[in-house]
Amino acid sequence: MAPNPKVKAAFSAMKILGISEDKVKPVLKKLLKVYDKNWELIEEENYRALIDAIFDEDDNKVADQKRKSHSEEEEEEAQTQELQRPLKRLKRRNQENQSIASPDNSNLRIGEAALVQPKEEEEFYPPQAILNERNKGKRPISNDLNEKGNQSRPMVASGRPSREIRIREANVDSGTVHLPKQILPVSNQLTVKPKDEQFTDDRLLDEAPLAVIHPERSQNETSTGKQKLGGTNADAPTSLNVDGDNNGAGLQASETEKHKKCEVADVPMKFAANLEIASSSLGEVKLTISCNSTLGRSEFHMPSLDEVLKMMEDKCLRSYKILDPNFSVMKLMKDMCQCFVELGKDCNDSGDKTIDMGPVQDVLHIPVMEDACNVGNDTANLPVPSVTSDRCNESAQGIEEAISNGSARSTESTQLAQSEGTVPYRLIIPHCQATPGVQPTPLKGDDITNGEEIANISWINEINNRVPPSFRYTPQSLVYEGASVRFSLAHIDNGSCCPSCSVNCLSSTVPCACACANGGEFAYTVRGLVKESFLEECIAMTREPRRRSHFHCQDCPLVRSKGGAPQACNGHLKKKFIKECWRKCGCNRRCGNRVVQRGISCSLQVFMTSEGKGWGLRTLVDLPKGAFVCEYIGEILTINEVQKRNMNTMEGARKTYRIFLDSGWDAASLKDDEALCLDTTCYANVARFINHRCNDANLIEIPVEVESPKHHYYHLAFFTTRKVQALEELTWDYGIDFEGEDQSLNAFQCLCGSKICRDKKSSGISVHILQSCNI
Ligand SMILES: C[S@@+](CC[C@H](N)C(=O)[O-])C[C@H]1O[C@@H](n2cnc3c(N)ncnc32)[C@H](O)[C@@H]1O
Repeated sequence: MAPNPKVKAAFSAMKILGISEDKVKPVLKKLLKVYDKNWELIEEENYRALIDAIFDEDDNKVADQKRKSHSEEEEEEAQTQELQRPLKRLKRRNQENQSIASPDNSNLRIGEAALVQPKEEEEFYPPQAILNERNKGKRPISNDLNEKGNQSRPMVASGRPSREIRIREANVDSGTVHLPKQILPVSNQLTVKPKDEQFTDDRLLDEAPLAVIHPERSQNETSTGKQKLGGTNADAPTSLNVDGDNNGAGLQASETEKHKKCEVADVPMKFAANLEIASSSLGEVKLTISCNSTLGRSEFHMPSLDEVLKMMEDKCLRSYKILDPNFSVMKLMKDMCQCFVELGKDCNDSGDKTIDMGPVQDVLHIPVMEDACNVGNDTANLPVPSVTSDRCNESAQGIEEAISNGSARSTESTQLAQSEGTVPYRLIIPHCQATPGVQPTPLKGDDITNGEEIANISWINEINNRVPPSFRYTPQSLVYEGASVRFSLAHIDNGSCCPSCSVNCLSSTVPCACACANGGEFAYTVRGLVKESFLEECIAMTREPRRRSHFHCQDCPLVRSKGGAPQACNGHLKKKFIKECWRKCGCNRRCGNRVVQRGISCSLQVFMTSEGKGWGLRTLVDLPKGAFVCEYIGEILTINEVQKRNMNTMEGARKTYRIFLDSGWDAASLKDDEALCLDTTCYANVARFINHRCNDANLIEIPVEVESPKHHYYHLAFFTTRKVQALEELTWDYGIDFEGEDQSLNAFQCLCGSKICRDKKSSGISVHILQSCNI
């Protein structure tokens, strides 16, 4: 019988990507079965489903092989199954009470318990969820970028491989293997028309999660939560049965002296673990999972929370097919507590509450501070609420004592956590509770990212009545017309990737090619922090004049664009690059050498500064030294485009924030389309709010190579230079020479407050630009 032409076409398309027929065949077979032979879905977006399924299969195989070769590990696996059941059960309960995700739920939001329906009997992917993903890709692509009518040319997405990037098409060019195209996330009207000539180029591969189910709150859940927490008898103890197996009868409510307003729903499970949710009328929520060790083996030892979380996350990624590399069980738990609090509030949104998550060991415990933090009705002159305010502290402490009854918390436990090498989290989140006599809260918003980031980033203004400036939030940089940002696996030679690695490069004893590119060892620790020595080197190269050195281009694109004489280059500060693993590497998406590409994972807030610097960015959690905070994201422009925009009077009148990507410029001549700049004026992420601080800023920007060994384009990532406490403003040194030639261009009167502030003038013209600020 003649081979099916569709099968043949699929084989050919995969062959172009270097995937053999043998590998394709079994996966295709399964896919046909799952899709009920609907070829349209398989062929769509140039066989995206097939490509993803093949990668997925590969990942599973590696994991399976590893598992099989270690029989001991199998046993541990069995134990984990036991540990995992309560969560599975919770999940099942969610799923029973809700319909499968609607196509509108396009963002992976862990806060919405983005668990994929497990198909334990079948290794393969749930077709419904894939369909949802597919449908997103089908949304119309338009050139509707224009917010104010001054940006009408098409752009394409660049850079960071992320969940939003879609594979579009595989193209063949002479001698080059082309990767499928990508398009922008389809959200918030920011849709992008692919430019043909740019899309004929190579594009990065997709890291999109194939399947995410966003459970909607079921009627049952919502009413249960509200009834219990927000009912008329506000002081009455509250409990919630979280078991899906009608074990409510087994609910044990405990009430002690200290526990006056707090009750625990202890839900015995049939298996080895119990799940408890405790809540009080004050809005505290505590989630406890306890395991029955008697069902375990006699040699049972208590694993560390980190170990359990890691194993659980691996399991979620593997078994539940959650493909978001940022997925974190801890976050899931926090979000669950958060949902509980939110479901329980039954008032107008009129109060900010401070919620202290405590150190990581106690992260599921959320005491809510009293209204003492929300004082005053004059929005032009509101005090900044602080977790260190006495009343707040007292309140938190009281609640803390009541709830945890002496469990490890507070400063000592935070210190303990730090000394033990765990990261303590103190999370301050808005909470609503109307209290008579307390005035409305400051201006605030839940999420400045419009759902574009995995975690919400709230904003708050307690100083005046300004709201944040209008700009389009984008979690990844956008390539503006003409900028040369093209990625191709064919351009990554074997010396620039580690194809023979597997799983996690950081656990290998022999440094791989990516480690070598970082100077023989990885830049990151296993905790995902930049290593002390690497970080100190980067800091010294930026801060210490004697350690600074510059590239002097023979033919500087900046000088060229201004029509200046060759040789007139002022020099570009040399920086150390971090090289992350990427698609051509053999490791998986959770490899420890992939940090920046996973995006923002800490809790941040945009706030109005009290010193007159305008908006700023702060952390809501304590951050250890070397932690990745965010990337500088914007439009990627050519220098020529920058010049054009500068000449445009309309543009000139706007505040413009630009940074040249010149850390990789060297003596070799750069073409015009390779001299690039990041412009955050119209499209940006939260980094656009980071203010400047002279010399001793708590962030440093480090260039990071992800997709391409060519350094004319790279990611610019911010890492902490020291431990940063919750609520501290995050700052970086723009590198402005306040006394020198930047004065006229970049000067604003510096209000950084640093003892070593470089701005010696007492008054300054406030020109809001960063352009020409060569970092
Ligand atoms: C990238 S933006 C930072 C966000 C900005 N504050 C806002 O409200 O959008 C840079 C601008 O912030 C202000 N700024 C940043 N750091 C400052 C500082 N140390 N002192 C005074 N103003 C500062 C200046 O107006 C500067 O042009």
